[in-house]
Amino acid sequence: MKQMTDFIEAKKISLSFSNHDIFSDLSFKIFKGDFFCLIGKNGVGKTTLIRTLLGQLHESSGQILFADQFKQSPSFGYVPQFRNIEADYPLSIRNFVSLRLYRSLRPWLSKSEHENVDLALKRLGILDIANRKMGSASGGEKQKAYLAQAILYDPQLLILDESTASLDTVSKIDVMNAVKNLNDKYETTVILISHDLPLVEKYGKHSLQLQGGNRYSYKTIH
Ligand SMILES: Nc1ncnc2c1ncn2[C@@H]1O[C@H](COP(=O)(O)OP(=O)(O)OP(=O)(O)O)[C@@H](O)[C@H]1O
Repeated sequence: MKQMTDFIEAKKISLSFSNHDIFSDLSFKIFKGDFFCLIGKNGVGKTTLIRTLLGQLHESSGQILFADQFKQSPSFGYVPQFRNIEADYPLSIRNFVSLRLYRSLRPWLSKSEHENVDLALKRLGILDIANRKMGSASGGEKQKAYLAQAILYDPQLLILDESTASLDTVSKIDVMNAVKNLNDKYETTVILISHDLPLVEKYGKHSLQLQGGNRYSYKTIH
């Protein structure tokens, strides 16, 4: 019989590369609406663990259970470290966010695509500055535009991979408050990969610290 879980559950999962155990016997849950923080030193296996959860690495053993609503693995939006955009970049914030939708030869967006863009801008709190040039926006506003792109298709998971690491303190708080709003108001399930422990303590609901091999600690924060 197929085993069920509420959202994502890892049961005794292990993975090694060339006989080196990256993680072993790791068990934890990610809940719907969770703010799940993944922490640990450089090279300990954070990205590898996320790729395993998303079904991108098939070398792992153990079980990963998903809620019934997922087809094979959860859909996700991914936001990496902040990539700056030159001051003379010509597109508005709205057009920059829309870029993600131009996948076909059709050079315009449908009404519902326009609505989706506006909804994503609204959810990130940048609808009122959507006509401003992306190049002249602050670091925090630009990163929120990247976040809006990541949530356009309403993913089941939003993965932030050191997304605030290179932002100044004001922009970092600005972006994290926008993410908290997505999590609080729209039940967006967030995975935050971070080295910033104060940030994890402030915003996280659960944390998983990888320490190598079978050593890890799982904690409820709030
Ligand atoms: N496809 C692969 N083949 C062999 N080794 C790999 C592969 N992918 C990752 N590794 C190794 O696995 C270990 C964990 O890498 P990973 O990128 O998951 O760490 P991380 O915790 O995300 O690091 P960082 O904080 O620097 O991003 C590293 O030693 C890395 O070199």
